[in-house]
Amino acid sequence: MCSSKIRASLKRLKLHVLLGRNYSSLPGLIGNDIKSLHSIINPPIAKIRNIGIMAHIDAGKTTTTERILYYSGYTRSLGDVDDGDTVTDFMAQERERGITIQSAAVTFDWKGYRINLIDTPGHVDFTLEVERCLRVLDGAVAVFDASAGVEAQTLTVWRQADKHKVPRICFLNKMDKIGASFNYAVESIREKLKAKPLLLQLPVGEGRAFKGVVDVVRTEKLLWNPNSDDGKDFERKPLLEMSDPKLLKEATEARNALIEQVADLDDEFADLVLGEFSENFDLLPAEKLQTAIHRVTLAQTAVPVLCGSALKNKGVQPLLDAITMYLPSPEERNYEFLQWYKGDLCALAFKVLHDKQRGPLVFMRIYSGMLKPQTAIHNINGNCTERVSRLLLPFADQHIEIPLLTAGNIALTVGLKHTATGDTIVSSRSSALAASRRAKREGEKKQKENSEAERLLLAGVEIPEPVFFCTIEPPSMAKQPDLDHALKCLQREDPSLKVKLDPDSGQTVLCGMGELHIEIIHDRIKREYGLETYLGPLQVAYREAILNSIRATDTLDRTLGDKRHLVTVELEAKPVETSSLLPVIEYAASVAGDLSQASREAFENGVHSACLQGPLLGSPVQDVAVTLHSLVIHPGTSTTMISACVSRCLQKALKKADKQILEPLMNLEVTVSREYLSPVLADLAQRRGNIQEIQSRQDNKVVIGYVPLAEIMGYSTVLRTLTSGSATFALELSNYQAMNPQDQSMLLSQRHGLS
Ligand SMILES: Nc1nc2c(ncn2[C@@H]2O[C@H](COP(=O)(O)OP(=O)(O)OP(=O)(O)O)[C@@H](O)[C@H]2O)c(=O)[nH]1
Repeated sequence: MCSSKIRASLKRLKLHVLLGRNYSSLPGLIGNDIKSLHSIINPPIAKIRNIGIMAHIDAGKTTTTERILYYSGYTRSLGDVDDGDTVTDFMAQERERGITIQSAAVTFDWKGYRINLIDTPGHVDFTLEVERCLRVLDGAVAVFDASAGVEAQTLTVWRQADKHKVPRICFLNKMDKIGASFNYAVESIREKLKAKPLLLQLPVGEGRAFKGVVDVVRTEKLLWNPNSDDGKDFERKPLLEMSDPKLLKEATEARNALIEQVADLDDEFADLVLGEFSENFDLLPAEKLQTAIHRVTLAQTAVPVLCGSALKNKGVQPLLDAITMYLPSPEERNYEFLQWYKGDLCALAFKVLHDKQRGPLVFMRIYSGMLKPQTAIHNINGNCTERVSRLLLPFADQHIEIPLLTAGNIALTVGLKHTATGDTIVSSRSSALAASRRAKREGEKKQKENSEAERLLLAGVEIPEPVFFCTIEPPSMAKQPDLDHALKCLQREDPSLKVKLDPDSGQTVLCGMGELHIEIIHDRIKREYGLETYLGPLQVAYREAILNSIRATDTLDRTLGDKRHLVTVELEAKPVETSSLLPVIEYAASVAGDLSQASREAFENGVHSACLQGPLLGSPVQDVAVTLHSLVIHPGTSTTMISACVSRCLQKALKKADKQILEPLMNLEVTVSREYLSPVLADLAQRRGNIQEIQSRQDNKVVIGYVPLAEIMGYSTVLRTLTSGSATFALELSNYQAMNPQDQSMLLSQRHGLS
């Protein structure tokens, strides 16, 4: 591109401050050293890294991200989560609570690489956010608290990353903390995550004595200047026999072990090592080892491990180097569906944010083709065509307007009114059809029966069923439409939030993933939509199940206007083990052949609506199969009447059956110092807790077990009181389990106002 064109295009680059945080400029983007506009906006794909940071709550993801942004030159001062002024935690609640709720995408450069980094939340209430982001990443950094090793939430996100086959590197953070142990943390990665750690670094000192790291690959030491207050000043020196005999010995042993480990996992490297360097590993060039580590990381047969202290500004620059060196570029990931698009646009909308001025902002990962502003795109899920009005590069709460973006990048679009989280975006309907034809030709055998659109959808994120609910009321009836609007916007952003109407009271009901989730939604409605709402008491989402088979018959005979609707249905409900809220629907041989498609659909709708409200508590019914034995329809009867009759008949059957209530059972992990173990265990016993194991973790005890969700509401306050604030806990839904008869009758009496 000629320089005048570059200048002209640069003028078009505008800086937009969308949510009120100010930065004077973006060094590297509008600086003097710009070589080519194209490489700034659309760097070569081999130089792009789409990376997530994931971990247990409080492991230091946000602090690490802040350091990364600072060292890469995009912020001028170091943010601090404890002071509430970090870039990625830009929502007001995050600043106040010091936790990350919404993932923010941040784009920056490091040594010629473009890094798109997504900061993901650590709290279990927001695991959907993590999963949604993992879906669009090519690699991830798992951050650990080096004094705690693998914690409960790390396991969850690690499993999620396994599911999406995301290559990872591990960063053992908090090496400065008293109790930090490199060996302990590495062991826990090996044992709990069943991963093979590749030790690319060793710490120089631990706890208060932590000074820097040894680069095992290059046998060099990196020491941070203790007088530097931002950690920019550090020196890298080769380890020498004269000055560092002990460290050199340790590093050499670690390097030899690393070489053997990598050779075991990578044949190409094994050939090289055995051929040229079998006599002396010291002669093996670092670059050859790094290339092999990159391959092994990509193959996910092992994980590189680095260490440092984000808070004390040590070890973050080598982490950035490792991200560019070992994690894959978009083209190294093998996305099967790309072949169908042949270079046409294919993107995934992975997050929607609502901006008051600009409306919905949609984050997209572009897999193939390019995205331009002022163009139409086709949404396969919504089967609609929409217009992208503007295209932005996301920089935390700032966004830079750009003229186009190519494959491998993460973009932020303005103007899409219907696109929701998880939608697949292509350039046009005809492009979707062409891709569908190719997919069909290339033998997508198992999906042959699916519709055209389904074949092309990028695998979405499974949305877990909410476990908590409560009513929400606007300050006055006149404000109900405003509340409905706010909830609609929030749902598009956050598919794990469900909103429904209570059919009896007519109240709006919020269903969420946890106490914090609902609290945050309540807060956001107030702050972002200016509505003071009232929440009813938080309730557990129970389910119901039947214990025996029951047959029922029902007839509906109604005349509406001059039309008679008459239908008689006979069906059977029986228990099955699916652990699912979706009823299994079957047709007896006697009716299967005679039913029209419309009657089948009407029957299924009736079954689904009856299963939404069980007879005991009005909770959804799980594990049920429904068989249609007979359906007699008078000519002219509407499908709505058929559904109504089926629903009434099934409810009759459910009422007659023996029934039980199922309650959500949570996996619980409490980390507590020894002195407080007894009161914690005694308290859990009173909460119907079932303790499976008590492990030792450094000076702490880790209590692992199950506890019913109903018993653990408000547990953070109780635990704080019991342990003087020294314990932490993590909760995760395990499954729904049958309540014992005593607990069930107590719950029923409470609900029906008998006690
Ligand atoms: N000692 C020590 N403390 C750290 C380090 N990194 C972070 N912290 C502290 O740990 C706490 C949590 O840090 P965050 O960066 O908010 O952790 P996070 O993982 O982003 O937390 P969530 O967003 O809530 O999941 C804060 O009090 C930090 O100051 C570190 O390297 N050493």
